[in-house]
Amino acid sequence: MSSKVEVKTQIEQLSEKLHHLNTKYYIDGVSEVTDQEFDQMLQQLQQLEEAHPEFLSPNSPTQRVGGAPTKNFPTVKHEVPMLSLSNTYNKEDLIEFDTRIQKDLGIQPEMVCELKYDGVAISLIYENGILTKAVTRGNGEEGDEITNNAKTIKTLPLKLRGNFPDKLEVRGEVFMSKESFEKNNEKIITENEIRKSEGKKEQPLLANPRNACAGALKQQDPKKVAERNLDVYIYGIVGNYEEIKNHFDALKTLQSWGFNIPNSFEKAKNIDEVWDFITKWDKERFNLPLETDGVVVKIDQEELRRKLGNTAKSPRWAIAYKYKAEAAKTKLKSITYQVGRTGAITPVANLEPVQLAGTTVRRASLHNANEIERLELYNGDFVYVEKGGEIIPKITGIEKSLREDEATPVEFIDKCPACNTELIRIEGEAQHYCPNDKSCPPQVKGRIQHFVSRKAMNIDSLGGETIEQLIEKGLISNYADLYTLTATKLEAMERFKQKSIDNLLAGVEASKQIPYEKVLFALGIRHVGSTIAEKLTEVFKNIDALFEATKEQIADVYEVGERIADSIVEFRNDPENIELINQLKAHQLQFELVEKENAGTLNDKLFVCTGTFSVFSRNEIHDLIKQNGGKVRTSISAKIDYLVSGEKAGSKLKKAESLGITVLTEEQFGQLLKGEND
Ligand SMILES: NC(=O)c1ccc[n+]([C@@H]2O[C@H](COP(=O)([O-])OP(=O)(O)OC[C@H]3O[C@@H](n4cnc5c(N)ncnc54)[C@H](O)[C@@H]3O)[C@@H](O)[C@H]2O)c1
Ligand SMILES: [Zn+2]
Repeated sequence: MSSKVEVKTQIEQLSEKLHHLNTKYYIDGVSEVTDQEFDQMLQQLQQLEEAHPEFLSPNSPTQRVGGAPTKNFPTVKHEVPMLSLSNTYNKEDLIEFDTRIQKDLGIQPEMVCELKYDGVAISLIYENGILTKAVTRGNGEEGDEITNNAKTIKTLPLKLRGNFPDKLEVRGEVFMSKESFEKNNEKIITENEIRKSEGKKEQPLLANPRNACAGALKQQDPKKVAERNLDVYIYGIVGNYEEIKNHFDALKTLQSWGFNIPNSFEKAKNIDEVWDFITKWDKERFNLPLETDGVVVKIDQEELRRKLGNTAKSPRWAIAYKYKAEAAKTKLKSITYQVGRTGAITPVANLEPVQLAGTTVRRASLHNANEIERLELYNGDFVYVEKGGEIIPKITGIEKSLREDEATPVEFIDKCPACNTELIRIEGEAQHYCPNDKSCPPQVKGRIQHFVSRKAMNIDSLGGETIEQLIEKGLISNYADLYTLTATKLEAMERFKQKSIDNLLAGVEASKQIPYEKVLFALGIRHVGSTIAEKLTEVFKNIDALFEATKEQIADVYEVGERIADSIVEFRNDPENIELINQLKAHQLQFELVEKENAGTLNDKLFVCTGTFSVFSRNEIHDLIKQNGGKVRTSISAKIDYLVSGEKAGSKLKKAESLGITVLTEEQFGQLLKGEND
């Protein structure tokens, strides 16, 4: 029997871990563990909470849908919450679901089986047959209004046909087909060739269709969304309609109004028929144009659904059966140890190439020493690999019967593979670190790379090779040095054209406007990701407040916790870091939160942007305008205050000039933001 205190700690730790995984999954599109592992942890938490209801927090991951609305789109409250689905990976739970339903209803209800489409949930509102609103699930209560993005989905009807109700809400899944996913990645590869030749940073490949779809929908520019070529399947109608009494008919009716619904859905009279459907699609699903990760079983009759109702997180009248990830067996050839920007050492297994779910697998992540121990991995072992959400698969097990007699256990390295410094391991953490953060080359480079990355300072004229060369030439040894670069200094760079020099300097200059929350993220404090950085800046509105706060005050910030607080304290206790920050302050980077309400530099002024820009993208300019209290318009009229004009501006520029509207270059726009124009 574990004590109350132990249970409480366990619940807290599990919650923290699950919050973290949710953020990674929904915001960053990264799966650090497989879905099955995630679901096991969630189930474990649920069981603990059930046994100890006094420790159940309303914010527990068991009580909330995993996502969150973002700041980039208008937030819209759902009239009916968009819930998650309870899920299972085994037949027993499915039978248990059926038994419970029969007990609650007193009859064997008919069910409908649908494939579980792996994409992003969306709510669609039609008024008089016209699509008026598309909203993401967000946290289930409220989501992002992304109507213009949704309108680019060719399989989404903008106008309905037939006998539809005046007001209609349907829900479905936006997805990227496997074919579009491949094509989009091919396009990125081609574009990267060009970017590379221009000395620009390469774009990362899309990791998987679901994550790529989520990323596409978050774009500010609908044109970019259109390029990604998304699709949608509808899976339900919201609300009560006289004529529609069950789900099967609802799907048929929705099809007749013009909604895209694949014909794979079927009625099932009992759980055996459900199981037949599941077995049939287990293999068949790989021939479908999209990724599916299971089957959704729903009670058919609307009236019975109402009787069963919902839990906080999911309807009681439905369950998702999830297919286990596909596995393959192969041989471990060797292990490479990678050094990250925070000095964390990640072991990666090099494998005998093997086919898995349609791709060739050569490497698998091993995460850390615990993982190697947990697996009891020996050199030369035959291992099972599975694909989670990511391109890089995981080792999930070992075929010990094939182990050679003289095989030896894998021993984790004790010296940094890059700088030979003795590795350390912080108590309570799984990761080994190289403590030589000042001169371990991959750390020095990694920190600068992180600093300039898109979600941080967004200096995208600075690619990995350029950073390497800047370090080699002694021009920089940390990120603050970027602000000391000059055209003259950059002449020392090889294969570096005037244009690259201009771009680099302009990018560095522009980064001085990047808001505090991104600067804080850019600093590269261990465990402080972009979401955590945002949360911190909301409470500690400038860096001094954060650095003067007690460890407890920091840990108290929602979703932050002790581990992160410790790491912030460690960071600020290092005088060299303080010196770096002082330098950045001297270069006028933003170290203070600009609050939205009084961010009125641009004070309701109306802006139009035209032409192509070199420092910012069009979207970024739009963002900056909105963040600073201005408004973006698309066409020129006498009411417009400013036209921000890039290269190759055409008719809009002429019209603005004829109307006497102030025309700003990109630089002048930057100055306006700083308040230098008034
Ligand atoms: N690996 C990780 O780190 C990690 C982290 C967080 C979440 N996850 C995974 O995500 C799951 C939770 O995500 P979720 O809350 O979005 O639940 P879910 O995706 O498992 O199920 C709910 C969603 O299914 C979708 N869906 C697809 N086809 C459907 C159909 N035919 N009918 C009805 N709905 C359909 C809907 O969009 C609905 O919102 C977890 O169970 C876990 O597997 C993984
Ligand atoms: Zn090192």
